[in-house]
Amino acid sequence: MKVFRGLPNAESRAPCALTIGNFDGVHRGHQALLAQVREAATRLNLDAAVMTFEPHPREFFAQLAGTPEKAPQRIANLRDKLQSLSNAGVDRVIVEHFNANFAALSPQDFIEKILIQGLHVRWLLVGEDFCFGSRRAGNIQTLIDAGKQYGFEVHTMPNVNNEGVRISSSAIRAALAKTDFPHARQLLGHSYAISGHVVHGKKLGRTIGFPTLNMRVGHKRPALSGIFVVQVHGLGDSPLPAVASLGVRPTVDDSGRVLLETHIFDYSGDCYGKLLRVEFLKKLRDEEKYVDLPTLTAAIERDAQQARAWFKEQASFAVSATDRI
Ligand SMILES: Cc1cc2nc3c(=O)[nH]c(=O)nc-3n(C[C@H](O)[C@H](O)[C@H](O)COP(=O)(O)O)c2cc1C
Ligand SMILES: Nc1ncnc2c1ncn2[C@@H]1O[C@H](COP(=O)(O)OP(=O)(O)OP(=O)(O)O)[C@@H](O)[C@H]1O
Repeated sequence: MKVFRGLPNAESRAPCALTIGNFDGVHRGHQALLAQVREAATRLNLDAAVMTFEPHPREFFAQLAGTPEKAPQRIANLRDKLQSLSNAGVDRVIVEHFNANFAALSPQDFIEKILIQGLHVRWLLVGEDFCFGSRRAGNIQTLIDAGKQYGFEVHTMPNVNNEGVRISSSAIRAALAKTDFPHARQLLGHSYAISGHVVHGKKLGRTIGFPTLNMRVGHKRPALSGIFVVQVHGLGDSPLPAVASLGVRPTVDDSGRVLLETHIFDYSGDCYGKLLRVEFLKKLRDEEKYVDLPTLTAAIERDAQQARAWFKEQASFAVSATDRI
């Protein structure tokens, strides 16, 4: 899969079957839509292409209004989004920088400059509620009219529902806010996880008996925060049980930068630079600002005990379920 920051250069503008959206989380609704794009691209001998935005448009408008706290919380970082799009068979992703110039494009300019000249669209699939262009003035009918004029097909995607409710990134954010991981999993089609490269931290963890592998989250408002039971994928054949903190670490850091820190039980390998995936299983508590390191260490000890107990309980459930077979 090729990834373009902004419109592709002239020689990379192969005609495409396209869809457009934020694709935060690449949930089951997105996956169904992407499968149709893939199918049309193969049938019509086109590239399967996705145009997505960074930052999220609502994040841009929240910043502009001076209310960054109103930006949507992010389910996935860009790496995870691109990985999911690649898994769905997408050939090309255009990551469009959503800024004031882009937001000001009229529907007509969006069609001519982006869809026609920039992307050579031949087949387009969008959701039934799709609006675009300055003040969201363009809609499906605008696209259908433009398709007749410029020669591209326009299709709409019927809603994909879960138990009668449309699956959406917002619904997943709400499930994660309640740390309802089973519901998030149902909507996503897979369990909730964050992946990233392991980076160097303050190296304080090892001095308090809890070495952690640190990953940058890549955005300021993750859909989750707190202390969690997790398992880590990417260090061998099976996932490793662990406990993790996702947040700003108010006791030891005042930069406001969000980090995912994971302590893997009974593990002492070197993980720096590795690409790992941390899967969230259960929330233990919110992050706290402790008065000193010994108090923080005592809290982490309690977290680790609870997480170990949780894994033990799951294992005994699994054994008793096997006994019943
Ligand atoms: C299970 C767990 C719980 C944690 N809870 C908190 C917390 O409530 N407040 C906080 O400021 N930091 C918390 N942390 C983060 C620690 O401050 C951090 O891991 C420690 O300072 C080591 O940082 P380092 O990896 O950069 O050396 C937690 C870390 C873990 C692994
Ligand atoms: N459940 C769904 N069924 C069908 N199409 C969907 C579904 N959810 C999203 N889409 C379509 O996928 C494309 C990308 O969606 P996008 O990520 O922008 O919205 P979303 O998932 O509804 O998120 P949000 O809740 O943040 O609005 C859009 O064309 C959208 O209409």
